[in-house]
Amino acid sequence: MDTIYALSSGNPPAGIAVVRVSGPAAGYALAALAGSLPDARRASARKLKDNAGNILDDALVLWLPGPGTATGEDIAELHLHGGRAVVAAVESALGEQDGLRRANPGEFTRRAFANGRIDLAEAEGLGDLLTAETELQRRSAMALAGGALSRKAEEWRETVLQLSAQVEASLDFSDEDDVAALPEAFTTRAEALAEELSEWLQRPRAEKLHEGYRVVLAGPPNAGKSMLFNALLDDEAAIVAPTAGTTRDVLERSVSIGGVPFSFVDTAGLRNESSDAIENIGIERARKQADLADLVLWLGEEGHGPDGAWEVDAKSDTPDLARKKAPTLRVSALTGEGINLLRDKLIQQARGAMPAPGAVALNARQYTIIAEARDALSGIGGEFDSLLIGERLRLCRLAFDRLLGRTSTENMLDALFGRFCIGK
Ligand SMILES: Nc1nc2c(ncn2[C@@H]2O[C@H](COP(=O)(O)OP(=O)(O)OP(=O)(O)O)[C@@H](O)[C@H]2O)c(=O)[nH]1
Ligand SMILES: [K+]
Ligand SMILES: [Mg+2]
Repeated sequence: MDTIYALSSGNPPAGIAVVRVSGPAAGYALAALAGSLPDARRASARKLKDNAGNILDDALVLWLPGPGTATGEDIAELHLHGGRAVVAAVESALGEQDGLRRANPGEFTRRAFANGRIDLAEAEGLGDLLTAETELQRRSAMALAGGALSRKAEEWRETVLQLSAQVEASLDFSDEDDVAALPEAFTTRAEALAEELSEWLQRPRAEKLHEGYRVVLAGPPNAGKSMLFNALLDDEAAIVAPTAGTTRDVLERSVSIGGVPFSFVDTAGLRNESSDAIENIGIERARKQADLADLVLWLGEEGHGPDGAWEVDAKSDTPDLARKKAPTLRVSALTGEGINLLRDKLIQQARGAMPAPGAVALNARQYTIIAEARDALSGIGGEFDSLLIGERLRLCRLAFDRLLGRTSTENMLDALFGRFCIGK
């Protein structure tokens, strides 16, 4: 097994740079650089030297013998002055040592997984935590990384094992494969588990959390879509002009408002026929966007927007326009009237469609697996063949094993850990 090393803190220059070394030769490497092996689990100040005895840096070093470490292996941590050349010199001195090489992306975490320090769902949570940009994303990732789903999966797995035992027991007392004698409690319990899994499957998904709540601004040309888009983003992202047909393509921006991830989409003004081929393409795209939206803000004539759209009475500072009778909102992107209120309403609406703060949101992999387990269980009470019942329970248990990564393919692990950064 190679010993790996990498800069685990951000890009230099920085105040401090943390280089991590993990593997069987970590202690040897640390002793070589620091002169001797420092006390375990205590921060020690050491001068790091290369083979020729040149001082590389005054560093704070940590010696963490395995297996009770993040990776489950021996770990050395070097807290260096965060200069580019300092880091390069120390990395080069490490690279010269036998059995040491640079870590691949996510390799520390992958070793933690391989050594049973974390399971697959927790590893996924760590990956999410690294990419979290909003408060809602952070809290959900923390829950996953902290084992909230893993504990559930263990509990479900245990229930399935007990159900299997009940089937076995009922078989022992009859000579036939027929298990009509299965206790009623079996069916009740199996169906309750299927029910619980269904409930998890209905929760808002992790994708929503990553992509953001999608708000599409739509309406006729010159309705003020682009100006409102800019006002909501608080950024001059879109071109605003008095010419009808200014926006021709779809413009999309992600932003966090009130800790909630949003994706705002500005579109070309909708009119029935335009003589301009390019504008027509933009209009077609705008219609498609409205279909993909979580919410459409409709800036056009009342009642003409798509189903479920919010009627926005834009340009409220211009008194001469025909006012909507009962607009959800009256706003002016020019004066700012109503913008904060609109933002608040959007936050409220989006929160309802997002995972609850701190709740685990299933990603595509987890969703598929839990759906398989649920399908294997539902209707199991109507089954009378003990072999089929046993098979359904087996499928269910295998699904939970996969959820936790007890059975996982190299390809799948490559894909997961490959999205981590180097040094994690
Ligand atoms: N008075 C006032 N003018 C506005 C307001 N919002 C937009 N306008 C003006 O209305 C015109 C059209 O605004 P845009 O934001 O480009 O309208 P749009 O709906 O994006 O137009 P297209 O992209 O062409 O479909 C511009 O001249 C803006 O300055 C507003 O709240 N008040
Ligand atoms: K315009
Ligand atoms: Mg526009």
